[in-house]
Amino acid sequence: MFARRSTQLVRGFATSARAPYHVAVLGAAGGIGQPLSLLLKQNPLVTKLSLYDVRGAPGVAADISHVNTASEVKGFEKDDIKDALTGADVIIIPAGVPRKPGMTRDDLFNTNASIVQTLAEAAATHAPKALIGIISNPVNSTVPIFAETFKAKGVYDPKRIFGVTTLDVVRASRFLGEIKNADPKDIEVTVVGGHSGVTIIPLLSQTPLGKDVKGEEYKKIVHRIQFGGDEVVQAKAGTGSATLSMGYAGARFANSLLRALNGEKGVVEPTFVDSPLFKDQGVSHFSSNVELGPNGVEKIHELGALSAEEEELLKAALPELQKNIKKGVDFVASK
Ligand SMILES: NC(=O)C1=CN([C@@H]2O[C@H](COP(=O)(O)OP(=O)(O)OC[C@H]3O[C@@H](n4cnc5c(N)ncnc54)[C@H](O)[C@@H]3O)[C@@H](O)[C@H]2O)C=CC1
Ligand SMILES: O=C([O-])CC(=O)C(=O)O
Repeated sequence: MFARRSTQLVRGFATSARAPYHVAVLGAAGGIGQPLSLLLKQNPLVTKLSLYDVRGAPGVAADISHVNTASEVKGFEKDDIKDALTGADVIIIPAGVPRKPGMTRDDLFNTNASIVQTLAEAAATHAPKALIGIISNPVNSTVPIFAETFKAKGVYDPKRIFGVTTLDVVRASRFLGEIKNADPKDIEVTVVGGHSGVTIIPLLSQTPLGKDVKGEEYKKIVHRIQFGGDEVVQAKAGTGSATLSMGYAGARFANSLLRALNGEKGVVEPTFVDSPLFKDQGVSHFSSNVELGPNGVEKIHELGALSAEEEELLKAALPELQKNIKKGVDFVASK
């Protein structure tokens, strides 16, 4: 289902000692939530799917529940979040408003910060041990909001909270495949940093097909990876942002968490986590390749050798990341 990772899914499942995992999706009736939930219904590692939204989730759940795979699907809305979260092993969160043309992801902060904080409080109360993937934008700020809320509730475990940056990785592989006339399934590009504009840093020099991309072509593909979200926002002309590709990317990330929970070794995804890599420069969260395990983060990989261009991209990203993270931390402190 997820390019080269699909055989690993089958392998992970075949060797499974304990397969039944309960996944909760918060924001399940939205543009991302619906295709994401549909893909999760097809995942053999999921046996229970709880779909929560402030509105509409019971209808989405009734619809998806007719798909003939073994998992049980239930919908929850309004105040029913406790029942949706209790017992969840994995929680994926695409709740919140999307962009319209002319907006940055940061422009979503005022609306989405309080939505994410409310959901973080519920998760801290009802499922503090779950592995949690946050899709809601701006990811560079919503992940720190989640972390600070968990700290305030005394249940913070930095290994269990993830910002989902998988769409950047998916795009990088697709866009490089396009210019190289190659199948994206054979191309993995590590993308590090954060999830907005200049904070998105593709490490093309570390990819066989990427390292000889130079000059104008290099500038163009880096820009396309950094601002791929804008392409979709423009094309949707006011009706939203990426939903289907994000549903795919979110399902791939959830699958990686589930494979790791299921005991598979060597599952690696770039994801935005509480990270030591740039803490000395005031950046508490950073996305890099992360090895996943049954308790979440197993090992945070270093960035490896960077080209001169990538060093420049990193230099531009760090102050922006610091600002975005501080905004999230300050938001929770001000409550
Ligand atoms: N991390 C990433 O790579 C990406 C992130 N996004 C972000 O994902 C978010 C969702 O996007 P879409 O699905 O397109 O938006 P949407 O508006 O279609 O769906 C959002 C859903 O969240 C629900 N919701 C609002 N408040 C809620 C709450 N307190 N609890 C539960 N559900 C709540 C809404 O009822 C709606 O069904 C946006 O913030 C968007 O910017 C979008 C694409 C990629
Ligand atoms: O661009 C947006 O607002 C949605 C998003 O995060 C993406 O598509 O990468």
